[in-house]
Amino acid sequence: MTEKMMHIDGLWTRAQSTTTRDIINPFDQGVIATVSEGGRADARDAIDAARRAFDRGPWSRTTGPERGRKLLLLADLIERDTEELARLETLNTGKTLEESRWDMADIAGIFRYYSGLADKDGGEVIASPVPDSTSIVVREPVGVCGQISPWNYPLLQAAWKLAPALAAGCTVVMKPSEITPLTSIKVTELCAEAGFPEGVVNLVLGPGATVGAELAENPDVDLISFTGGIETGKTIMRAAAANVKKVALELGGKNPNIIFDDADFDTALDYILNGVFFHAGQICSAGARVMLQEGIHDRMVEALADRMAKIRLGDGMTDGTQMGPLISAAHRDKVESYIGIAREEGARLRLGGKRPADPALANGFFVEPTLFTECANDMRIVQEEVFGPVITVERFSTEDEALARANNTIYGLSAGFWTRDPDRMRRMSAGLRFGTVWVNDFNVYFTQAPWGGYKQSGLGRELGRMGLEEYTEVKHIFQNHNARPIRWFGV
Ligand SMILES: NC(=O)c1ccc[n+]([C@@H]2O[C@H](COP(=O)([O-])OP(=O)(O)OC[C@H]3O[C@@H](n4cnc5c(N)ncnc54)[C@H](O)[C@@H]3O)[C@@H](O)[C@H]2O)c1
Ligand SMILES: C[N+](C)(C)CC=O
Repeated sequence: MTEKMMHIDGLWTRAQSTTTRDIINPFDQGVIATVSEGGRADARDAIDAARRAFDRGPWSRTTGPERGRKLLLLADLIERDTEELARLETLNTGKTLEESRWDMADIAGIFRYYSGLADKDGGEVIASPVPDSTSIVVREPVGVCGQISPWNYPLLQAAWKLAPALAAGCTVVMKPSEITPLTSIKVTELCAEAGFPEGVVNLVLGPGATVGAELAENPDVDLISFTGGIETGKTIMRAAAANVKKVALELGGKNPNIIFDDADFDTALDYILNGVFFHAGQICSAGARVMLQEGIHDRMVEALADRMAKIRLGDGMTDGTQMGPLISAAHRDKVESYIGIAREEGARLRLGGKRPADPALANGFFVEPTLFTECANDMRIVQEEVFGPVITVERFSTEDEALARANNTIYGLSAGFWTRDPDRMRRMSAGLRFGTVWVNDFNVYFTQAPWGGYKQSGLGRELGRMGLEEYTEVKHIFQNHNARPIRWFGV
């Protein structure tokens, strides 16, 4: 199998150590590619290339309209190769092809959106209190950006970082998850085809502990943008603190989906399923904490169990599959250990909790859709991110109780609730301490609106205008048109 390589300073490059890694299909454990496995030295080369490209230009000094045109071309190339990208994503992650196709359409749209924003910022003129002066505020590219992404939405999460960074005029070193690099490699090829100058888009493959750590620590990186787990996020923050590097963090979530008695029952039921079982629950915003008001609790639990039992598990590449495998054996171990913890804590297992018996699924990292009821707010299965196809159900009686329970978490990524009462919609929207609140919906995100977490779910925002601002520095330029000595220190 031909080795897929890294991209440093405009060249396709093997790891200096010559180490490689096999990339595995989580549905059958087949090897789908072999890639270079970089290390710190490769990361340093990529950072140096990005530094030179930023400091010398031309990309960092191009006009907004020029940058916009290049991003638009990249969006067109992504659209041209969308089917190839979607297939790669499904082979590498196990998610259904339909989900991957949706992701790729979204990704092309992200590059289009930021191509449109690249020339929209005209700065700001300040009303200066000093006579005969001009005071303006401009935004400039922040510089060299390290961009570390996770395995669950490999290209989508990379695109949330790459598109605004390029629109702002930054240079980047991308580091995808070591287990899901294939679509990032493909998009780097498309960046080369689009003609981004050498050193602007660099790609280093390899583990977080070496390549990722170098990006977080290296003083030549001006901003580190990270999407991944909370503990890794803390490590990156500590590393970045050594040189007061700017940090953007998109971390985990434990997201309540609250169903009041007056909700539209069938729609809420449908969205509980959509909220959890896309990509087998491996979504930062998965609504795995289902909270049911006592009037509909029993009926909803029955309906959920019935619908969950019918979810079709299988190969993401096969038509009709509704849920694929987990990403790896190690991750399945983690999910299974949480199922064990929940049982020990006294949660009632209503459905699933085990691997499927179907021999056709035996080589995949599957866990059945799992439903726990009678869950208490302080159980670990309720408080910690499981990142698998597992729902916990908590019962509540009043709105105040629902709000207090929902907010009782270290996370603050997203929350949703279902009701027909307009006053409750207003009260709950104001009271929920989460970066995104869905009213009568769940798991909606789009390019135009900011995304990010309250509390320990992160720092900063991606997407929307704010997603572009993350990649800029603000400069105040003050010009005195009539400077005269003020003689403070005598004549
Ligand atoms: N908030 C969001 O928008 C969002 C989106 C997707 C995923 N996530 C979160 O991502 C997590 C799942 O992803 P994961 O398991 O890949 O996360 P992870 O933290 O294990 O890894 C994420 C990335 O960080 C790298 N990394 C690991 N250790 C590192 C270190 N010491 N220094 C620098 N980089 C390091 C990894 O190689 C990978 O590229 C979940 O917690 C999920 O909620 C959040
Ligand atoms: C942010 N999102 C929902 C696309 C992926 C989270 O894992």
